[in-house]
Amino acid sequence: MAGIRVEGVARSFGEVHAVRNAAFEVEPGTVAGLIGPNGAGKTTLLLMLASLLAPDSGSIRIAGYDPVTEPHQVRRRMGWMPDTLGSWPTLTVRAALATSGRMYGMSSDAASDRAADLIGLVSLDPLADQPTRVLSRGQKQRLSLARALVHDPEVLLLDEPASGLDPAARAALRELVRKLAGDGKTVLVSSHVLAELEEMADTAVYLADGETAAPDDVARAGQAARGWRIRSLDADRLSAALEAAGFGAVAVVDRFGAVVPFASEADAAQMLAHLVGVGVPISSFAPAVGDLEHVFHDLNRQGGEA
Ligand SMILES: Nc1ncnc2c1ncn2[C@@H]1O[C@H](COP(=O)(O)OP(=O)(O)OP(=O)(O)O)[C@@H](O)[C@H]1O
Repeated sequence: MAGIRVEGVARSFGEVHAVRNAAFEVEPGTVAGLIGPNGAGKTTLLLMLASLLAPDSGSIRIAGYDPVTEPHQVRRRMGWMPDTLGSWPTLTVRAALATSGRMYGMSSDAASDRAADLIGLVSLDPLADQPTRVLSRGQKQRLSLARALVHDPEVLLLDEPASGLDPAARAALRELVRKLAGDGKTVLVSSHVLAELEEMADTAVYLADGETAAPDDVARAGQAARGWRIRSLDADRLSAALEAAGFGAVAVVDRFGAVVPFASEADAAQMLAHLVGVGVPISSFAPAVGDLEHVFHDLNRQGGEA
């Protein structure tokens, strides 16, 4: 299969079980978020997928190839954006990208053309002929992404790509990642900033304590009760209406409105209709956190209870 396939993968460093049991698939044309708290094993897992670290056990396929036994095939088809850019500080942005292209076997002309295209793609035009050491952290992130794309890979592995980016650059990154998936590429993006992944990812791989969550647990967590944030132009009327509807004890009211738990979207919709019906001027009614964050917190709760 093209895309990414991971089965029963584990990797320890001495006594530390960084990844205990990772299993998931990402189909071509899909952006998957790799989500987990600090120390969950995200970078260790990505390094194994990128053929830079051998697993102790389990099986990995990147675009159909095994990073352990076929690292060259994998590297030809996979782009890797590490969370810190180790680059050649004295080379210009253009030269760094052209050099990367040459390392993938491109002719000098093809590598220069590719460098020029990528500089435009990640909006580094004004800095193209500056040495990479003068770049800010966010600009280095963009160069790192461009480098990962040099050989037009089928599979992209991005480790915290948005860290250090300002809001405009984050939006541009999101758009670029969506476009790459639209072109049929498989993208795995790690982050612990869930809001950032929320708008970018089609699907998610949840990693906690070195283990990926089972699909059934993810589905169950997605259906669990969640908080909805309700805002009104008249906060007192909203509080009174929630109280009268029997939600006085569970609603959390603050200066941003009220957060009320509903077991399902249908229950939330019913309450919205009720509030509007009794004349509360509602200005906003939406889940208090995004889908990924909701599942993430619920999975962590299930883990804690186990
Ligand atoms: N080379 C190493 N030697 C020893 N322990 C390591 C090594 N690399 C990672 N670890 C440990 O493995 C665990 C997982 O680390 P990893 O960097 O994969 O987590 P992460 O999910 O990427 O974390 P973060 O979100 O903080 O970047 C941590 O406990 C870490 O200390």
